[in-house]
Amino acid sequence: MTRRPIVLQGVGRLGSAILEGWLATGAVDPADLIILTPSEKPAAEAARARGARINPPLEALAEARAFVIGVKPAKWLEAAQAVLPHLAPDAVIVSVMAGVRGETISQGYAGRPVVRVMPTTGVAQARGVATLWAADAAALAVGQELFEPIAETVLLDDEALMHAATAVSGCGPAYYFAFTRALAQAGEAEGLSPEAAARLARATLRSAAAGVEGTEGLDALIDRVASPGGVTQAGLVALNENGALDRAVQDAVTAAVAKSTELSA
Ligand SMILES: NC(=O)C1=CN([C@@H]2O[C@H](COP(=O)(O)OP(=O)(O)OC[C@H]3O[C@@H](n4cnc5c(N)ncnc54)[C@H](OP(=O)(O)O)[C@@H]3O)[C@@H](O)[C@H]2O)C=CC1
Ligand SMILES: O=C(O)[C@@H]1CCC=N1
Repeated sequence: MTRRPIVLQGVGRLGSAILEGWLATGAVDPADLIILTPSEKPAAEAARARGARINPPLEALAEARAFVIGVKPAKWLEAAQAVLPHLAPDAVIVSVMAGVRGETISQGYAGRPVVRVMPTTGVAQARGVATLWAADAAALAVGQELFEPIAETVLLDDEALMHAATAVSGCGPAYYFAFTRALAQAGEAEGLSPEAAARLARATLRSAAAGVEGTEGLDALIDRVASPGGVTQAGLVALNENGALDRAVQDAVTAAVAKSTELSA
């Protein structure tokens, strides 16, 4: 018996990462994949080489059991118009879009069930985090099936919290990369070569990430590094002088929540 295909619409930054994660883990058999992309993408070509169909005649969507929207929030409705007449009536719509509400997406897809997923780009290495919300249990199960092999999953029962999950987690890798870049720049300012500073900052991010693999609390992890009266403590006091770090992070999350909320209007 042939399996019903999964459709991925959009192979940009996140779509590529999802595809890479599926190919690396075998979570989705490439032979079961239909990829819709206006332009040639390396990840799509890698999937094609393993049996995926790229931009087949749209009649092929009649068999799809899941349809993953990987386009930008400003593009999804226009992109929906083209596929809607061909899409299986019971296909589950899996949206990774920031902001856009499940009900709005369901309306755009003629009432099909929707699961919203907010992943990080770490899905490419099967080390992502994905927040999931769905009003429909069967749709949620499809989201879990597609993302659990490539991400740690967090389920929300209140869609409104997807804004916060997006601001903390979906955007979060960029915050850590920005901090790492600032750390490298500071190292350079203290005399390290650009190469040494970049290597130290990046490797330290990986090293710190290894520290959170376990269950030890964040305060305890900080204490492990910061000897009383020592060098780290001096750095930490400067870093969060008058709550500057806490405030900067709060401002970033608040601004991202506001932008996500704007997209849902
Ligand atoms: N980047 C991230 O870390 C995260 C992104 N998201 C969400 O993922 C979605 C995509 O974001 P991102 O990958 O960053 O954006 P990109 O712009 O990198 O990717 C969007 C892709 O959609 C493609 N596209 C546009 N129109 C169509 C269409 N009609 N059919 C098929 N494909 C189409 C574009 O193709 P082309 O390149 O040929 O123009 C482009 O590659 C957004 O909704 C975003 O909110 C969610 C979590 C994290
Ligand atoms: O920047 C964005 O809009 C998307 C959503 C979360 C991460 N990237």
